[in-house]
Parts: sequence; structure tokens; C-alpha cells
Amino acid sequence: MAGLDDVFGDLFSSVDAVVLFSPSGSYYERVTDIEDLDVIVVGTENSVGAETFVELPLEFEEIAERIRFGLEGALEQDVIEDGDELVCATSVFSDGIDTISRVRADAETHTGIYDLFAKSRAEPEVVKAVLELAIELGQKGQKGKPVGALFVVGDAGKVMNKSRPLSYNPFEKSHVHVGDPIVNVMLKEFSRLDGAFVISDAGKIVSAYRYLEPSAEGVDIPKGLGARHMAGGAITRDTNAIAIVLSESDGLVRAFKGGELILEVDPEAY
Ligand SMILES: Nc1ncnc2c1ncn2[C@@H]1O[C@H](COP(=O)(O)OP(=O)(O)OP(=O)(O)O)[C@@H](O)[C@H]1O
Ligand SMILES: [Mn+2]
Repeated sequence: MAGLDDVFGDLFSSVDAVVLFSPSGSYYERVTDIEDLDVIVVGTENSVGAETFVELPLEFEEIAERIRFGLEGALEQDVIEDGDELVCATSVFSDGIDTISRVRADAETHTGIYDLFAKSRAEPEVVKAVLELAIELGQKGQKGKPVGALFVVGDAGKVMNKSRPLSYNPFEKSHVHVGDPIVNVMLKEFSRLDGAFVISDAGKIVSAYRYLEPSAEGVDIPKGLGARHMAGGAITRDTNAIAIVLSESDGLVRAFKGGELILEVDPEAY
């Protein structure tokens, strides 16, 4: 008679490391007691004082995202290597760890999502709020029609210096922040109009209707993307901003950083 170990034991054979997502102190200690086992802790803070720690800017709700982000960070920090076999332990249904996934580290599936959040000037929550807004706008469009939008996030002073107004700035004297539901409605409304939104590191809407005039020198973005994407990509080379672009023509949301396309998501997949 086979036991559960015969069936599920494979999950644990020839594992290179165990990745614990936000473990409790006692859980962490029990796992580190196992001989010859590399243990990596991933979480928003290193509350267990782990030797090897990868910081998450957010607790991703979606487990696949949480794991992908954690592993991308671990690869980035060289605490795991391409091809490593990993056991990832995380919580889905309770406060404690209740779910195990066996995952193979794959440097090629690098999405850039770690860089986007963890290595940007803007606050992770701000980056997340803008990304979510762009995805939502991509799903619904504006009054049923597909809509495009360009958000430039972070390093706003420099971005303002490399752009000019296309019209009067409706956010001129306001102190409103992205992520606020009312502000998101305004941003969606204004997305029908031309130009870019400029957002500060802390999420303040600095301006709408900006025409970006970055130098396009050394910018390498995929062929076939138009002026909005070129301007969005180029401003991130000229400044320390990131750009999140919703395409009106193909419906995809793209993020640029350092003049490069680093993330491409289909809003319909969310
Ligand atoms: N330099 C720029 N700064 C700010 N906004 C711009 C700039 N260039 C273009 N846009 C905006 O992008 C809109 C679409 O332009 P275009 O079709 O060339 O871009 P695109 O990259 O093909 O985007 P889409 O995929 O949405 O069509 C323009 O109507 C304008 O609002
Ligand atoms: Mn176009």
C-alpha cells in the first residue's frame, strides 16, 4: 500500500533550497534545524532575522505572483541560481504556512516585476496603484471604447523639465494622490485626452496633459510601438522615472524603466 509520502514525497526530493514566505519565528527555526538545507525567507520584513532574506514591497494576494516576485528577487540577489529546484512554502488560507509549491527557478521567465517595484524611485505602493489603474482601464476602456494612457511615475521635477503642457493642468493646485478611488475616476476621465500624467515618488498627481520631450537617443523599444510608447520609454532613460503605458491599439499594459521595456501584461488575463 502506498502512503501519502510515496505520492507527495517527490515534492521534496533533490531540492536546492526551501523558500519560506513570511514564516513565523518557530516555523523558521524548525526548518533551519534541518541539516544541509538552504533556507530563504521572503516577506515584506525580515521579522525572523533570517540570514538570507528577499524583501517583497507588497504581500501579493495572488500566490503565483507572490512566488514569481520572490524568486525573481532571489535570482536578482544571487541567493538562488537558474535551474534550482525550490520548495516554496506560503500561506493561502490561514495566517500560517499551509501551502507548498515546487518551482524551478527560471532566469528566462524574468518579468522585470521585481526591478519595477523594488528598484524604482517611486514608492512600491504608488507603482502598484498605477499599474492596477492601467490594468483596470485596459479591461473596461472608457465608455466601452478602448483607451490609451501614459503614466510617468517618480522623479517628477525632472520629468516636468523635460515636458511641456498641452493644455491647462487640472491638477495644478490640488494635492491628490493616485490610489484614491475618486482620483482614479478623474484619471480615467482625463485619459481620453492627449499627453501624459506625471506622478511624484509619493503618488501625488503633479500634472495631466504633458507632452514629453525626452531625448530618444539610446532608447531601444520594440519596433511597431508608436509615439506614446517611444515617449514613455525614452523619458525613463532621461530621468529616474518609470513609465506605465496602456496601448489603445493592442490593449496591453507595458512598463518601461531605464529606457527599456521590462513588463508587458494583458489586462484581460487579470
Ligand atoms: N511625446 C508624447 N508625450 C505625451 N503623449 C504623447 C506623446 N506622443 C504621443 N502621445 C500620446 O499618445 C497618443 C497616441 O499616439 P500614437 O498612436 O503614436 O502612440 P502609440 O505608441 O501607437 O500608442 P497606442 O498603442 O495607444 O496607439 C497621442 O494621441 C498622444 O496623446
Ligand atoms: Mn498608435
